[in-house]
Amino acid sequence: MNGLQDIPRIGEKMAKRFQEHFGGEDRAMDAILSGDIASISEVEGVGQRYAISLVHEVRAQFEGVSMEDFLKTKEASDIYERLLDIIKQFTHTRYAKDKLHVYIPYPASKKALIEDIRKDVAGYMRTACVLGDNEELITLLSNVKALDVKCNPPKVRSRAILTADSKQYEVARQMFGDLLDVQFVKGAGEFVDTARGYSHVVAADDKCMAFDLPEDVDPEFIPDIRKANMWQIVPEKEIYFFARNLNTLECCIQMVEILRCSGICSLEDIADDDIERLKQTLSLIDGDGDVREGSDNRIDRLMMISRNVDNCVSETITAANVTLNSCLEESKLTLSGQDMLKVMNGKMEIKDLLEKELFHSYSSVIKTAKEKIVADLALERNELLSLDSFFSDEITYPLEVKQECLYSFKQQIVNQVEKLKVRHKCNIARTLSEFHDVAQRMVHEALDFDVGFSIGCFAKEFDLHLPDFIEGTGIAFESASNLFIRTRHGSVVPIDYSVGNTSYDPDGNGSRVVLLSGVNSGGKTSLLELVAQCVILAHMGFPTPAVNMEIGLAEEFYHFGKSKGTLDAGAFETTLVDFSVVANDSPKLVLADELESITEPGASAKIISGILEVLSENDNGMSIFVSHLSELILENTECNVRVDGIEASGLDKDLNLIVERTPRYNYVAKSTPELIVERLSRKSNGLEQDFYKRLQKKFK
Ligand SMILES: Nc1ncnc2c1ncn2[C@@H]1O[C@H](COP(=O)(O)OP(=O)(O)OP(=O)(O)O)[C@@H](O)[C@H]1O
Repeated sequence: MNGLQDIPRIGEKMAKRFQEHFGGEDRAMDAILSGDIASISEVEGVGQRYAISLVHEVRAQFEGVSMEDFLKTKEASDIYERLLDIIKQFTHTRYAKDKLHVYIPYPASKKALIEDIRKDVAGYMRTACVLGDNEELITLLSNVKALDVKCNPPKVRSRAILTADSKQYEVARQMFGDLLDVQFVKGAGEFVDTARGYSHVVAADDKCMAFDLPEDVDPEFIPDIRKANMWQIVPEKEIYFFARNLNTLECCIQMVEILRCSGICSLEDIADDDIERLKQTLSLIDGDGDVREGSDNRIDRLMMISRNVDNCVSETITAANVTLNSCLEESKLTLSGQDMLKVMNGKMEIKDLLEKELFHSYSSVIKTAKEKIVADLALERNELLSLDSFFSDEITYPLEVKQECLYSFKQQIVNQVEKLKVRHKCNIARTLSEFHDVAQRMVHEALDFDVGFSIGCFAKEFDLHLPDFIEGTGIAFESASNLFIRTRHGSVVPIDYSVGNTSYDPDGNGSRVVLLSGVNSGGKTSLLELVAQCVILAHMGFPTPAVNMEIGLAEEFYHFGKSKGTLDAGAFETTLVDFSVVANDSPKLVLADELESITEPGASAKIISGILEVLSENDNGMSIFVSHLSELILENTECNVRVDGIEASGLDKDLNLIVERTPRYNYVAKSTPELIVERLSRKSNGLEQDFYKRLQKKFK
């Protein structure tokens, strides 16, 4: 498989959508081959079902086997799905939830595959024992999201590349034009005018270096733009990927630390120091790709000035005007005769006299105002000059700030911030550019860790164990509990059972064909379900819900659920057709639940005995048939069929059946429907009770 269109069901149109979604064919192929169902589901026009079947199909081609090769009936597939649903409850990420679908049961002929998975699963189980209760790890894992790899940063508007060289201009436009303004300038004058429109500019050729530039134009010189790195010119581009995935990456780093501390391998080839360096570098940026507050004191101070300068100045001016006002109210001017003469002779202006009188108060108010601004904004020596220009030297009332000076001060701060941030971002981007692959691997590992961890936690929660594989045909378990009942009711009575050639075989006959008889509601269907769960999980390479278990792997698994009881000819015929498929000699496991309801009891018994005969002729086949007609079936067959029974001994004080859930071997248990009738009768009263009592009499 070389490309997307080699995959069945992916045509030209769909291939294009995959490429767009994953940002390239290789990435799309990786997602499909690695079973990243969650990401595939997000491709336009692809739902989760399609994604699952696509992944299954591709894997089937590689492995030469599909799920349907083993799970031969709808009921068998349903039990597999229900098992997956239980395991999914232990996942922490959507990725893991979806990816669990890549685990399927394999037939015996793929034992090597099953063994490989068992090895991995044994590791997952060990990990879950160590870390299954680690709340910190679980919280981190829940915060890990699939990487957003498509992200492109928004165009940077505050900076530009200027060049007077047409070749450099073309190159710069191609390399950076989507991310930054690139401007062609004809000479120094145009350079200065254009540069003043940006907070920071890159001068991209040596001609620019020869320009005589004013003090306020301070470009960064790059003699040959072709040799520049992305992190140097648009560090935002490199940083953006990390910023968009910041939370996930920070969680992954902490996860790696926890795993390493617990002695669990994680990203083996990456040194602790490198992980630490990535962690430190990420701590310098925020989720928008900006320099995180607290990572550079100079930037923080300038940002604080930028944020507060307007408020600070306006509050200071209000306070200064109050002081000035009271000064004015208290001020009086007494003219000496000499002064009067000077004014009359035109040697002195009355304005000068007034200014002289008020100057002291005015300058003291201005001084206090400036001191307050300096203190509140923590201004530094080089910024004081700008502050001086805020206020007029001439006395004015009310006191006002010169808006153009305030604006230019603010612009100066913004430009300084931009310059510092660019320098800072370049350093960050240069470091991060080394970690692009590491980051991707780290997140993939974390997500895949969740897949295995959920399997391990599932095993831990239900105390599952890997079964022993035996040669030949048979299945046996000790203390096995039905997972569906456990998840529904919390507790379950454990069961021991053996069919076929196992070391738990009760009589040494190695009976491979068994009829399970017994009391209504005794747990026959549940036992069959339990066998199905154990069979499917064992063939997946997963642990099973039994303390001890042996199983001979089979090639095919058939589970026929209880018929809905329709006696019409169509249903009967369909069931026979369904069963006809078991008539071959491949190693198979067949479970069937109360097949008798497809037609009247006499005929059913004959049909079932016929089917059992066919199955018993297959030395590699094993079957358990639940039936209330075991005696009738035995009458109709010559073949070696063992009958086991689940028996009830009565009702307890709460009117529950007292049942021995573990079947008795070689024992025909009665259906004892009279116990159910008795229960109903004791639970009811009046007319209803009379009805049940009448039925009860029939059993006496
Ligand atoms: N091992 C067990 N531990 C606890 N509860 C069980 C167990 N096995 C079965 N049950 C409960 O007993 C009830 C009846 O079980 P089930 O339907 O399997 O019986 P059945 O023998 O198939 O009944 P019927 O003959 O009426 O079809 C179910 O509610 C099930 O949850």
